Amino acid sequence: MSLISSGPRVIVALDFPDADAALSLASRLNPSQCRLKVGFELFVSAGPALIERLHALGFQVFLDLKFHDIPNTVAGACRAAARLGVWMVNVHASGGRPMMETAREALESVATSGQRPLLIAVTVLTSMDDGDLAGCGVTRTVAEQAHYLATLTHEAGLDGVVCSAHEAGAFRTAFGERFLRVTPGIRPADAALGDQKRVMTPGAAMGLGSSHLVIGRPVTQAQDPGAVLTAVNREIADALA
Ligand SMILES: O=c1ccn([C@@H]2O[C@H](COP(=O)(O)O)[C@@H](O)[C@H]2O)c(=O)[nH]1
Repeated sequence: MSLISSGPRVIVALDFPDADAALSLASRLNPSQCRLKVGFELFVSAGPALIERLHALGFQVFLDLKFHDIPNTVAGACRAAARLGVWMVNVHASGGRPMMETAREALESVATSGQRPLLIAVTVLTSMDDGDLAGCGVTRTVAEQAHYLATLTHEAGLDGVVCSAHEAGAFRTAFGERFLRVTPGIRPADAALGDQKRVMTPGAAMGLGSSHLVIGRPVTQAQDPGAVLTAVNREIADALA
């Protein structure tokens, strides 16, 4: 199965309250520019029907529901996601290696013609720094904890991780190019950080080792989302040249 190399590197986070708002933004974008990410707020509000409508517009969809539960429950959720035909789905690596292995096996069991959603795992949220981790009782630094969880993810046979761009280069070196580094916390130079703490510009992130960039508010709240995406894609092309 072809895992990564083709298709846009940018994944736009559709963090909207309902289907109408999400479809309005999607209609202003082009599937050649980006993939789309559907998270908790939108999926709880709009459900599987929205995924079908985004597919009908030609977009590949990352279903970002960050499953974190016992292995049997997560495996069932992954099978349900596969039935929606999404491009990518994710779990929390802190759910443990047995849970991640069970999730991977569940997806492999429903693969048709070798096709299944990519399965990646969240390491340390990009909204967290060392102090936030300590507040959760984790005594490792963000870099150490993210590396520990990425190692578990790799051992479990998943396709990659969600991490910040700050860790992406180390993970590419440790686990190889085919192990995806999907990085939120991406901010064009003049953009507001909001609640993100481990941030990087699109060009710097691709230069340092991200495989895909997740960008939400800098695109979705822009006057001209298409123009922002065009600029981001140009920055990515320059970084990869
Ligand atoms: O560590 C993580 C994991 C997921 N996210 C998600 O990415 C987008 C980022 O949106 P912005 O508006 O660009 O901040 C959002 O949907 C998060 O749920 C993350 O930010 N960090």
